[in-house]
Amino acid sequence: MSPPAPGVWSDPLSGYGWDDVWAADFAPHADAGLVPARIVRVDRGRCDVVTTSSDGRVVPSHADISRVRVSDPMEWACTGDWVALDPDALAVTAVLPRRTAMVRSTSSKRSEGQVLAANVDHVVVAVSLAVDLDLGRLERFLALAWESGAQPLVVLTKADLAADASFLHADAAAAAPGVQVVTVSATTGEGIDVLTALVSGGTTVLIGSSGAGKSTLANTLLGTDVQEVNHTRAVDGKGRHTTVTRDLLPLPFGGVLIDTPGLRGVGLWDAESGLHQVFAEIEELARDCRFQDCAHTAEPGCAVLDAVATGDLPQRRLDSYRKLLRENEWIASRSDARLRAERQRQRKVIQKSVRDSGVTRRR
Ligand SMILES: Nc1nc2c(ncn2[C@@H]2O[C@H](COP(=O)(O)OP(=O)(O)OP(=O)(O)O)[C@@H](O)[C@H]2O)c(=O)[nH]1
Ligand SMILES: [Zn+2]
Repeated sequence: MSPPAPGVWSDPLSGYGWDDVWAADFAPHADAGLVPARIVRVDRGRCDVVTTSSDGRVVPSHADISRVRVSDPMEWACTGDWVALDPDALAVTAVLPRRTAMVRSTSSKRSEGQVLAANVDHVVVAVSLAVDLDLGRLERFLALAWESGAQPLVVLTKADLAADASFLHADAAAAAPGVQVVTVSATTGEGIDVLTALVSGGTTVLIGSSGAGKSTLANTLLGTDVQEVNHTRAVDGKGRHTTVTRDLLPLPFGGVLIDTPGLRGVGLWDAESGLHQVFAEIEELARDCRFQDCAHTAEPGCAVLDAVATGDLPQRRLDSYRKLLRENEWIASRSDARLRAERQRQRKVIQKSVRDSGVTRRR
């Protein structure tokens, strides 16, 4: 990172996304003698953070997060969170309210949400042009991206391997209303400048199918310099710190890239409002249906079916919309069922303890 121009005030953490709004949120913590830090990685009760040293440099640190441990996994501190750090105790004492959150369902027995990355501005959905375009899968990734609260961005990769990139671009754009679609090639450098400009300044995550070219994109965006910086940061004032993580790294042109394991191919998790955004044009059409609760299957006066009949709305879009809504409902009902089962289990425990105490009394 280049130093700020003389005379121009710049917070050292601005390269990590710190801004005046965060500073305002942080004010009470600053008054309490705490310093701001951003979580780079969480690992079993501790986290790697970036923070500022007393002489105003950005430094890595390792902090305890047990004080901010809560029962709801959605509230657990995660990569991308801005936190208040007690610099003497090296402990996180508060997590600033998140602007956005990428959530996935946990793979544990209990179906719950878990935040994988917080305070993300751009979600790049990487799609390879070297294989057949799977628009349904793109729509699923987009639902997840919208659901986070961040702005999705579709990046069509490996343009050098596609004969008809412009047709594919049009197909992808039709499946992504309100989303910019950029065609890139890491091999030829095509589109990289456009992508760089779009993600500069904010926090970006990359998602997409395996082999879509995410690692290659990450390397291209980060440049070798930054990765070397990351390797040399292995020593900090507190001793040798051997973990070299790529989880959250500053981009050379401003902004931050979060590349957390497990985040890249996340499944749908209760993304109903995200789905409404992915299929915004269908929602728009539905306002003109005669019946407010129109299911767009065979109802008279259905504006959605009319649009399919005239060719304005591809049948594939409607089918995909229905399929993803059904899938989402299933996930939602499954999580409710798990919650119900959990409550029932707790009730049984309570009933048993009541019974047991009753037995004790009768003795
Ligand atoms: N020709 C060409 N190949 C590319 C391009 N970008 C990536 N690749 C190749 O595509 C393959 C997959 O790329 P990765 O970057 O590993 O894909 P990924 O999305 O990170 O894959 P996962 O780690 O499995 O999630 C690699 O062999 C890359 O070299 C490109 O622009 N052009
Ligand atoms: Zn309808």
